[in-house]
Amino acid sequence: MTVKKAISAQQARTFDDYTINHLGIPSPVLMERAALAVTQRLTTSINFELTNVLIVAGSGNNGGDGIAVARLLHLRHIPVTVWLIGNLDHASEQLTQQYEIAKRYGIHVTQTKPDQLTTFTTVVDAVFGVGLSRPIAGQLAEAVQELNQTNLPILAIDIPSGIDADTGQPMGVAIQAIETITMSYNKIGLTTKSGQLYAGRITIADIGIYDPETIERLG
Ligand SMILES: NC(=O)C1=CN([C@@H]2O[C@H](COP(=O)(O)OP(=O)(O)OC[C@H]3O[C@@H](n4cnc5c(N)ncnc54)[C@H](O)[C@@H]3O)[C@@H](O)[C@H]2O)[C@H](O)CC1
Ligand SMILES: [K+]
Repeated sequence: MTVKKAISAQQARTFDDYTINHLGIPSPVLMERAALAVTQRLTTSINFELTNVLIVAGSGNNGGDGIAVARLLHLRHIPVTVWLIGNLDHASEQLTQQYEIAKRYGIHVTQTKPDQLTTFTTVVDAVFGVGLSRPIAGQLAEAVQELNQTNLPILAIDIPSGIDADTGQPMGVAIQAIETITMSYNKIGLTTKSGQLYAGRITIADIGIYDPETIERLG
């Protein structure tokens, strides 16, 4: 079995873009496959008690993944709340789309911090993925620290929020996850000691995004 390489944030974006804009796989399809993989991990890993799940979503496609996970859990009658921590004014198109869909399902989505974070049994970190571009500050940083202080098991989507995908270093603050499910390929930052400390157990989800060279070799 060939061990797949680890890739950079730029490669992740390039492979995503190639899959969507050259091969023609719609971005929502990739997001749904990511959400299915995260839900599968949540429902099979011994680390996550699903009595009351909190999804913390940023304003980009990492957040979109998280809201799609909320929908899949909701359909399994798992109690789930989405804390939309990102700024909706800067939301990506897919975040907005997932948000509108979640509301139609009657899923509890709130933009204010839930009162008692410790009433939740599992947290899904969908704040930032490979789009993190500067240190986390202000209310976002406070929220990350508060989530860490709950000592609740956290599953990070793609990358523990706050971790630089290329260096593994925390940018200001970072989510301390018990597990991380990263899309398509491991990330270079998650092969470093720092990255592994924040990521916990790493699983790689095949969601249909591959290095263009891999696709061209198939032909
Ligand atoms: N391409 C696809 O369809 C798929 C993407 N996946 C997931 O998408 C994320 C990458 O999403 P992106 O929208 O590029 O960025 P993020 O969601 O990681 O970041 C959100 C947004 O936040 C802004 N930002 C960056 N740094 C900061 C900061 N320090 N403070 C505040 N705001 C910040 C910036 O504008 C970003 O755009 C990827 O990780 C996957 O989770 C699917 O999984 C696969 C398909
Ligand atoms: K994340």
